[in-house]
Amino acid sequence: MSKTTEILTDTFGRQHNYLRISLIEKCNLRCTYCMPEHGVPLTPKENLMTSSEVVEIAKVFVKNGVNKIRLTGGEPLLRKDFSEILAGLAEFPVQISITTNAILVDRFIDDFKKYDLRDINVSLDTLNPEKFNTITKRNQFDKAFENVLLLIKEGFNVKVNVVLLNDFNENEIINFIEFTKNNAVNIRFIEFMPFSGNSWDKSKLVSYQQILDRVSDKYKSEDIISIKNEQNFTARNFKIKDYAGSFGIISSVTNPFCDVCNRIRLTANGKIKNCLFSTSETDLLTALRNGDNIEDVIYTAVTKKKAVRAGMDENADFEDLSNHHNRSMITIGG
Ligand SMILES: Nc1nc2c(ncn2[C@@H]2O[C@H](COP(=O)(O)OP(=O)(O)OP(=O)(O)O)[C@@H](O)[C@H]2O)c(=O)[nH]1
Ligand SMILES: C[S@@+](CC[C@H](N)C(=O)[O-])C[C@H]1O[C@@H](n2cnc3c(N)ncnc32)[C@H](O)[C@@H]1O
Ligand code: SF4
Ligand code: SF4
Repeated sequence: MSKTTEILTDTFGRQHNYLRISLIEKCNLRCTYCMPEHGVPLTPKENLMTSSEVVEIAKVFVKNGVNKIRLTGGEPLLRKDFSEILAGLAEFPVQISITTNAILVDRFIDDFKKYDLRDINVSLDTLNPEKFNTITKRNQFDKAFENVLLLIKEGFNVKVNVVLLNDFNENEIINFIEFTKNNAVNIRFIEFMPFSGNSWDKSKLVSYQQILDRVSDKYKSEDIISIKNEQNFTARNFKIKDYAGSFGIISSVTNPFCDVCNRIRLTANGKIKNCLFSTSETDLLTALRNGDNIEDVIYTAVTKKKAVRAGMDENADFEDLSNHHNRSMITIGG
């Protein structure tokens, strides 16, 4: 890897042009697969990135080849200075996107349009209000669902993330696909991944193959159309013939896509995570505040990236991931 390429290339030749920035550790929902039951110890405010630090750090990534930034959290729209951050990032030649639980999106439609944030991934795990209450511990289904419809109506590029859990929402797979009949959205079924405090176990996992089996039971094989993978994809996508939308499966557990990984992550307290499952982190915020050359710090972090995520070594079973020490998902941001 050499700096002269101006692209963050790791030792396996993967170029990192996609930066995921977690803006906040807090959330207005409590999804059981993400937020530990008793919450997480929150970083003191003075150790979180300020809006100008987010923009300053992003600028260095952009200079080094990042052309896509996804804002996440916690719930990114809870950040009081969200619009300020968005305005700062909009100055760069990057595609800006967001992953949100949608509860607050109606307040930000004008900002999204003003700063050309068109790609909005929304988490919605069920179409049933009671189940929504169970999984998020908040009685907010109507708000979330109305806002998904609003985003579609306003013409945003909407993907809906559905984490599937056995005996909970796996029986809604077909309902979600039927939602794509008249709505031009991409539904993504996500395999449940293990993180600190989320009580992962294999029996709750609904695998890529199980999802496809459900789809094949319902639709004729000639009506299930496979869509060519996007570059650096997370989801393998399909659509049902003549439906307005599409659906995909993110199989991070049973069939990960590390060979095409182009992602690097920044946590709200300014740590670089070079992989979703990495246990070592690089303290970029302290380096910035110390006046160090953060370009060097970023390159070193990229160089340390492993070929595949932990738990996927040649002889390991994916269950090893559940024993693997990592953060809680809420402080990583997906
Ligand atoms: N294993 C793995 N999973 C990922 C990665 N990026 C995203 N995911 C998972 O994919 C799910 C959806 O993530 P999103 O935040 O919507 O982002 P995305 O899939 O990168 O979205 P696009 O930019 O639209 O492709 C989350 O559960 C993430 O944890 C990754 O690099 N590795
Ligand atoms: C951590 S959330 C942050 C952004 C925002 N609050 C939201 O929910 O969209 C980002 C993504 O991670 C996904 N996620 C959280 N925990 C997960 C887990 N254990 N396995 C798979 N995906 C998970 C969520 O479904 C969401 O799509
Ligand atoms: S998945 Fe998103 S909405 Fe749910 S608890 Fe995690 S951060 Fe909050
Ligand atoms: S698990 Fe790590 S290396 Fe694999 S795709 Fe995700 S972030 Fe990239």
